[in-house]
Amino acid sequence: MSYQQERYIAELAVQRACLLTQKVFFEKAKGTVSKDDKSPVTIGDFGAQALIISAIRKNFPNDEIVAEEEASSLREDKDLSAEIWRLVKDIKLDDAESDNLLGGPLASEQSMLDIIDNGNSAGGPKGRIWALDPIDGTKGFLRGGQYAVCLGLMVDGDVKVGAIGTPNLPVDDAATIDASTGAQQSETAGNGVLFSAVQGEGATSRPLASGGLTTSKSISMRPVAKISDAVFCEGVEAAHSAQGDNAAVAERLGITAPSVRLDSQAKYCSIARGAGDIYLRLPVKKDYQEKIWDHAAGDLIVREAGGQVTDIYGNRLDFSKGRTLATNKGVVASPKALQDQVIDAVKVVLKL
Ligand SMILES: Nc1ncnc2c1ncn2[C@@H]1O[C@H](COP(=O)(O)O)[C@@H](O)[C@H]1OP(=O)(O)O
Ligand SMILES: [Mg+2]
Repeated sequence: MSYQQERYIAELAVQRACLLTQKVFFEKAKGTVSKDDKSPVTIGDFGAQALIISAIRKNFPNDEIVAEEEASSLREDKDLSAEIWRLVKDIKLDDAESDNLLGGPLASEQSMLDIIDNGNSAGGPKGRIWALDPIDGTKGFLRGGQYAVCLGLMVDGDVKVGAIGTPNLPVDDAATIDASTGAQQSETAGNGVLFSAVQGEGATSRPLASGGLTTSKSISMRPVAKISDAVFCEGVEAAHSAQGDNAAVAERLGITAPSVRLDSQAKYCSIARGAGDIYLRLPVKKDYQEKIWDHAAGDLIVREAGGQVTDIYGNRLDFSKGRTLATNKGVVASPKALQDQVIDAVKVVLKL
C-alpha cells in the first residue's frame, strides 16, 4: 500500500504547526524574554501538538499517537492555557482547501486540552501509530537557530511516512550551512523547508511556505568519494551527544573539517539533502533511552535519501519497543556505502 495520503496530511499538518511556532517565536521569544524563560517553548509545544493531533484525528480517527506532551500541567495553569488557545484558534493555512482537509479550527479551549492528551499511546509493535515531536530542538528554537516539527507514521513498528518542518533551514537544498554560525533567522527570505518521505518512494523537500506536493523536489545524500572528505553533523548541546567521542570518530576516519552543529532533527534533514554527510549522536549517559518522536521521521527521510541509520552497534533503530528506542544506544547515520566504516570507527573509539 502507498501512503501518499498520509504523507499529504502529515505535510500540511506540520506546515500549519510551523506557522504557529513561528508566530510564537516572533511574538514571545525574539528579544522580549530572557533566555531562562521557557514559556515560548511551552506555548509552541502544546499549540503545535494540538494542531497536529487534531489533523490526525480528523483524517485517521482510529490511529494511535505517541506525542511528547500531555496536558495535565496545562489544565492547572489557566492563564497559560488561555494564552495557547488565543494563538491556536487563529492559525490556518493560506489555502482554504488545504486547511479544510485538516478539519479547520479546533472547537474550544477545552477540546484543545482533550486533543493534546490524545498523544498518550504506549506505542508498540502493532497497528498504525504516529510519533510526534511538536518542537524538537527547543534550545535552538529559543536561540532563533534550528528546530523542527516532526511527525512519523509507523505501521506494525516500521516507519512508513515521515514529515519534518524546519522553519530556519535555507530553502535551497544546495545551501551550505556555516559551521560557526549554524542558525539562520526565519525572517530572512529563503528560509523554511518541509522534508518528507514515504517508505520505498524516496525523500523530498519543498519550501515550507508553498502548498501541496506539486512543488516537492526529490533529495538525496551527497556522494562521498573519500570518507576523509565527509562533513559530519552533531548536536549543539554537549549533554545530548558526546562531542569528544564524535570528534574522535571523525579523526579516525581522517575527517579534518570541523563539525556542523545543529539542534533537532534538522541534522537528519541536512545530511539527507547533502548539506553534510554523517550524523553522529554518541551517548553521553549510558542509561538514556532515545524517544521515538526524536527519530522516527528523520530515520526514514535519511534512509529514503540513500542513507543508513543505526545505533552505535550498527543495529537499525527499532521503533516497535514503545515510546522509547529501548533496545538502541546512540545514533549513527551516513550514506549507505560508508556506514560500515563509520560503525567500525565508532566501535574502536567507544571500545565496544
Ligand atoms: N541525555 C540525552 N541524550 C540524548 N538526547 C537527549 C538527552 N537528553 C535530552 N535529549 C533529547 O535530545 C533532543 C534534542 O536533540 P539535539 O541535541 O540533537 O537537538 C531533545 O528531544 C531531548 O529530549 P527532551 O526534549 O526530552 O529533553
Ligand atoms: Mg525532541
